[in-house]
Amino acid sequence: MGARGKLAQMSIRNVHKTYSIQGEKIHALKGVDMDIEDGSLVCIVGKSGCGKSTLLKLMCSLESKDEGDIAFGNGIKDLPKVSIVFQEPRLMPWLTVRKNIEFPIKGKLGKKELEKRVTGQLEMLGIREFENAYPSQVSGGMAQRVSLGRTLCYEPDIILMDEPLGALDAFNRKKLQDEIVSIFKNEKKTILFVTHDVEEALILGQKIIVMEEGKVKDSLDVEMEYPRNPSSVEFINLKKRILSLIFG
Ligand SMILES: Nc1ncnc2c1ncn2[C@@H]1O[C@H](COP(=O)(O)OP(=O)(O)OP(=O)(O)O)[C@@H](O)[C@H]1O
Repeated sequence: MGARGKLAQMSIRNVHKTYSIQGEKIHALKGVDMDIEDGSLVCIVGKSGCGKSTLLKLMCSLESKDEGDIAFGNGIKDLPKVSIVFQEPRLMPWLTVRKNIEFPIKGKLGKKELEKRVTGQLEMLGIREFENAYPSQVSGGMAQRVSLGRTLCYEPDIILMDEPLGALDAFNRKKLQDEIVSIFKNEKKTILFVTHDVEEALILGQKIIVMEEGKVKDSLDVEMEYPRNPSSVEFINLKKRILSLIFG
């Protein structure tokens, strides 16, 4: 158990969210309840439109909820730092890779400390040799690494990831999945990862939450050791179980 203890880092109770399009109400979240443990990697899966992205947006205050509670019970006084990574890297095209990564902490650290932190991220993500390139000069996989580096540089307590690997080819996707597992293991972050891909959820998650029509349908603990083997019987059986929860 870490210094902060094994408290529920995030506790979500009866959260509702309704959007309105030309007078028509869309009930995106219909009473979501979930607990996210401190230092856990949790994946959220479910059919398109079930409310996964909406939930992440509420967690980092990009949207406001209509009803319910989102509480952080991490044993530290201040609110935790929450950061989100989207499917598209959302980099600033006029800044180099290094400048994009340092952007959220620029002015908050001394020059040397800033340089050290950014260099550490560039090295960890294998993009040091591209530090002076602009976003238009790097591949999609590298751009997503830059986006991840920018998030990690900010040293958030909680990282929300909304389909961050969804636009990548199979090779880069696999590589970044491995990197996310090692970031999780080495940096002991709390990560909430939304994906359409059940196999990806099983490669990454310690817990998989299945959502359906704006609610949590089920939640499964995944006990398999990392790195996970998609050909193992346990993996295949869990995959079948989750697919049948999603598609019936
Ligand atoms: N800004 C918005 N305005 C109106 N309706 C919205 C808005 N954002 C989401 N919705 C609606 O809310 C519902 C939930 O959307 P959300 O994006 O959270 O689902 P999702 O599970 O993340 O879907 P996907 O897997 O396709 O990304 C959908 O019916 C969607 O059309």
